[in-house]
Amino acid sequence: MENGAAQPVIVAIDGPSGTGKSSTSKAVAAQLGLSYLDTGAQYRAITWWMVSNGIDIDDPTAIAAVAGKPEIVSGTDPADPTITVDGTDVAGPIRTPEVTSKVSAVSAVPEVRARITELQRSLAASAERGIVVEGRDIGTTVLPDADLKIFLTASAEARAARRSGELKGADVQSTREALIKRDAADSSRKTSPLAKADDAVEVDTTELTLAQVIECVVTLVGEKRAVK
Ligand SMILES: Nc1ncnc2c1ncn2[C@@H]1O[C@H](COP(=O)(O)OP(=O)(O)O)[C@@H](O)[C@H]1O
Ligand SMILES: Nc1ccn([C@H]2C[C@H](O)[C@@H](COP(=O)(O)OP(=O)(O)O)O2)c(=O)n1
Repeated sequence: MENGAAQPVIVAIDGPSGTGKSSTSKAVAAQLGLSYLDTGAQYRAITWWMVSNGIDIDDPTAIAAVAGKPEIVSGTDPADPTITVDGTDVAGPIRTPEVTSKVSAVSAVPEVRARITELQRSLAASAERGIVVEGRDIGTTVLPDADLKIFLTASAEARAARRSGELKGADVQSTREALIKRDAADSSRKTSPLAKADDAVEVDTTELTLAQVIECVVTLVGEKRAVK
């Protein structure tokens, strides 16, 4: 179509922890004037609520029974992404080691995924200019008709070094082990595991700077828009 640039564009960016999904997605969305959604933050938010309300994380039935209770709201401006649970700003609390260690168990529960997937689809549908959505199952399950699907990878060493740089003073070796453990849990769950969609473009970011990854994705979006 001639005026393809005016069409909303949906970009799905998936991959394991520390591959650069959040940084890349935010920058691409800001550069192209699109909305941005961090779906990991939504799973972290529901996990924070479960922990705060004393729900037994080892009991999927207990988690499923209350999965519909918390109201999770995501602000999708890439310059100021926000996340609230029942009106409380949880941007800080959802990044604690406790939530990080429990999020894989909570996000494996099908009722939790159904609830969060519905929120994600409705945010994507209402993004007027389009949206960059990042997570683990966006290209495979949440938005299988996305205009562009990217799957980011990087070596476990690079990912651990990036993450421990963020968590000031964190030991690289234990960060690496925790990442590998979470990847294994996220990739092996029955419902909507971490996986590359068949039609996703895989980008190995191990040897790339963040700026190079952003440029690569912006170029790919431009190519998709040109043929839309
Ligand atoms: N290509 C890259 N090279 C070096 N550091 C990077 C690169 N991409 C991201 N980072 C840094 O790695 C850390 C994790 O990135 P993030 O975007 O949060 O990854 P993810 O969302 O996949 O977990 C951040 O501190 C980010 O600045
Ligand atoms: N689409 C998604 C996004 C995240 N999750 C789950 C699994 C992940 O380990 C957690 C946290 O995701 P998040 O993107 O915040 O994790 P990192 O920033 O990579 O450490 O949420 C998911 O199951 N599906």
